[in-house]
Order: sequence, then C-alpha cells, then structure tokens
Amino acid sequence: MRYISTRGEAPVLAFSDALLAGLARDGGLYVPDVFPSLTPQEVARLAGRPYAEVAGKVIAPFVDSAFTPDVLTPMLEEAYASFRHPATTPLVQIAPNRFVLELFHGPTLAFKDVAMQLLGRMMDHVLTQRDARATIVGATSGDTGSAAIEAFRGRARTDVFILYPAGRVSEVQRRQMTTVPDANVHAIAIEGTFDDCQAHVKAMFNNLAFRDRLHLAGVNSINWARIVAQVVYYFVAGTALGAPHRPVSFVVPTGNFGDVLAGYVAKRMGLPISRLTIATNVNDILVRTLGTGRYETTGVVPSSSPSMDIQVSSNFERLLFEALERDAGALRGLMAALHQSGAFSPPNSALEAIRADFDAGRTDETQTADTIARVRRETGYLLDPHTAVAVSVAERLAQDRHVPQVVLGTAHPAKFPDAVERACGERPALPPHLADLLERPERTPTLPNDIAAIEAYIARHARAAEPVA
Ligand SMILES: Cc1ncc(COP(=O)(O)O)c(C=O)c1O
Ligand SMILES: N[C@@H](CCOP(=O)(O)O)C(=O)O
Repeated sequence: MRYISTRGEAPVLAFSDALLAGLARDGGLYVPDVFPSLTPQEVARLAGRPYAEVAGKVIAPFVDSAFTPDVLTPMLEEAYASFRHPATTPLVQIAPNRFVLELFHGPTLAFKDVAMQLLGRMMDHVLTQRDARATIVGATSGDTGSAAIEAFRGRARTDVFILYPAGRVSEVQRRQMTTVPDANVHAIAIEGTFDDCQAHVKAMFNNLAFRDRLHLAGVNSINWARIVAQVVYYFVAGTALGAPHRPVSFVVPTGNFGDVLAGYVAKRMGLPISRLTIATNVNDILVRTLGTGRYETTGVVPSSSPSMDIQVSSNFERLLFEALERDAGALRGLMAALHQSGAFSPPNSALEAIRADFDAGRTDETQTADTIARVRRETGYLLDPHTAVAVSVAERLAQDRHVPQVVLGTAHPAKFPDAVERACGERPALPPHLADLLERPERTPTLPNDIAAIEAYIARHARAAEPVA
C-alpha cells in the first residue's frame, strides 16, 4: 500500500513515512492509493471477536513491513488494555433500533484515545527502528490534545506541543492537558480559536525549513493512521448489529470530519453502511455545504459542545478528493479559492457523489440541552453534549426503521460537567483515575495568536531541533 497526497504534488510514501509525515509537503493530506476491501465472509468473521483482533484484521492491509503481525498484534492488545470497558467500545441501546457506540472508555474519556493509544505506540516503534526523534505539533479543541498528551507523555523520542484555544475548552479538558508533569509535554494556550490553532499547525508543516529542522510529526486527523484506527469501531458496531447480512447507519458528531470520514472508509472497504449522517452544532458549515453546495467559512461560535466548534474541517478535503474522482488539480483549485476568499463551490457531480452517502443535520444549543435532559428522564442514559447533538439529529432523520442506527458516543459526560448540569441538573463525576484532577497543579504558557511567536517557542523547547544552519 502506498500513500498519495490529495494535492498530487508530494512524494508518494509508504505507511511508516506517512505516519511520521503529518501534512504532505504540498499542503495536502495523505490517502491510500487504493482502498483495500474485505469480502462479506471476512466481514462476517469479525462479529463478536475481541476489539484488538478486529483491529488487526482491519488495519493490516494499510500498514507496511514495519508492522508485521508479530509487531502489530501485541501493540493492539496493549493499546486496548488501557480501556476501562471489557468490550473496549460497547453498544448501548437507547431507543428502538437506536444505539450509542460508547467510544469514551479510554484514559482521557473521549473517542480520540481509540486511535491515539495506537498511534503513540506506532510512532515510537518506527522512531526506535530508525533511531530518530520527532517533534509532535497538534491543534486541539479539547480532546485530541489530552489524548495525544496521554499517549506520548514520558516518551524519550518525542516532544509534544499542543495548541488549544484559550478559554474555549472545558475546565476538565484543559486540566487533562495542563496538569501532566512530564518534561516532553507542552500544552500551549493560544489567544484565538481552534481554527487559528489548526491553521498554525498547518503553517508549521508548510514552512519546510522549520519542519525539517524540528523533524515535525502530526497527530491530528491529518495523519492517516488516525483515520485507519477509527475505521475499526465501525466494523465492530456494524457486525454486532448484523453486518454484512444487513445494513447499518451511523450518525456522527462532527467537527474536523475525521470520525465520519472513517465511516466512509469502512463503507469503501465493504461494510454495508446505509447512510452516514454528519451531525453538527451551530458551527454548521458542513450542513450548509451539503444543503447549498457552497462551503463558506463564517466566524466560530462558542457552544456547549466545544470540541466541535470548528469551521475549517480538515478531512473534508479527503472526501472532496474522492468526490472529484481523485482529480488533484481540481482539488488544488478549490483549496486555493478557500485560501483566498474563505469559500468554494464544488462541482455538482462532486456534491451529488457526497450526497449519495451522506446526510447532514444541525442541533442548536436549546435542542442539545433538551436532548440531554429528555434522554436522561426517559431512559436513564446520560449523554455528553457532543453525543447529544448527534442523538438530536438522529431523532429528526427520516429513518428506515429496518436499519439499525448507531450514534457515535464521542465523549464521557464528566468531561463537560457544567454543560450537563445546566441541561439536566446533574453533575457527572469523573472516574476514579481522574478524581483529583481539579486539585492538580497546572502548567501552561499563553501565546499570542501569532505564528512567529509559536514557532519561536517550539524551536526553543524541542529536543529534536537541529541547530540553525
Ligand atoms: C467529543 C468530540 N465529539 C466529536 C468531535 C468531532 O470529531 P471530528 O473532528 O472527527 O469530526 C470531536 C473532535 O474532534 C470531539 O472531541
Ligand atoms: N475536536 C478535536 C479537533 C481536532 O480534531 P482531529 O481529529 O483532527 O485531531 C479536538 O478535540 O481536538
């Protein structure tokens, strides 16, 4: 399997190189040159198998010789042993034919742990093989940052620098990043939005001299390995509900488009997915795009589901690339328009291709709070605000009642205690391993929303930085 850039002008890479590369050198995102597929018999054999075993079968076609089964299998077993639920990602029924796929039983209580626990181990393995070091730079609206810090803390070959928007993440999310004492961890508050943080990360990758001098690597979902690891739970849930013998639909709380893109990859690999529904909060650029045909950024509005307060959805580029039938030149044109004017209009054929697989719906703040309160009252189940956004969209969809509908449960409600308490009067408690989080000392510099200041800070603290030539 080789990896090509969506913009068509970067070197073609093997998996291990794409793993360390982050953004492609032409500013694009790496994708496999072909999507591997599983036969219906192979899909059927995944039903009821342990999570790590399913992960081995789904991930194997994407990796290279650095991850032979004798390396990958123990790595997967170790990664998912860190989850607090024996099923790793259990399904919980909340209504007739509607299920929540709980993805938040990992160490930092959000779905990001599923991929990050593996990514940390994979990167360490490749860096050790090469006797190399890397400087990880990432942007977070709250959850990627804590998951990355947890996965990389204390690792000798990596320093991790996470940019988060000051004042725009929950207190629990911030403290999960700022209370980690390991010297290789740097959680940096930026006076801006998540979109600003993500733009700075991309700018650092596009500054080739800086990138090479610091040996930059990325752990956001610009990294293809993140997507692959997330494909696994679609197969786990789909086969538990009858695939390949019957189709399943998924409703996905969406921001940067990594999670729902993983569902699309699962479908391309042979999982019978009927519909993939993009669920957004009031930051609804993707809903507007599917509705009007125009992708147009507006200002980010803070919400009770802050991890989805995103306007520039990185992985939408990967879907557009497919919808444009892999025409990298056409994609470069759309991305140039986005850069110049903050908007673009994909051709009708691409929009139709997207609408053939995807629906989209938006949930406002009142609907989110009402959904948390009502579902708690009627079923006893406590939703976090991100999952509530998707449950609300799911309830309003015209749904084929013969197709099971799975809502991705992306975070534990205790990560957002204020929003949950405002909605339903109950304050969810943190699990025992985080019980004293609010008492732990914090360490977090604040930097201006300025790429020069950020690069200077990272260059000063990164152990992998080569001297300036
Ligand atoms: C809790 C939670 N739900 C949903 C999302 C949206 O996921 P994605 O960015 O993959 O679309 C995020 C952030 O990524 C998140 O942290
Ligand atoms: N919601 C995310 C934003 C970054 O998304 P990623 O999947 O590209 O890492 C977060 O919690 O940080």
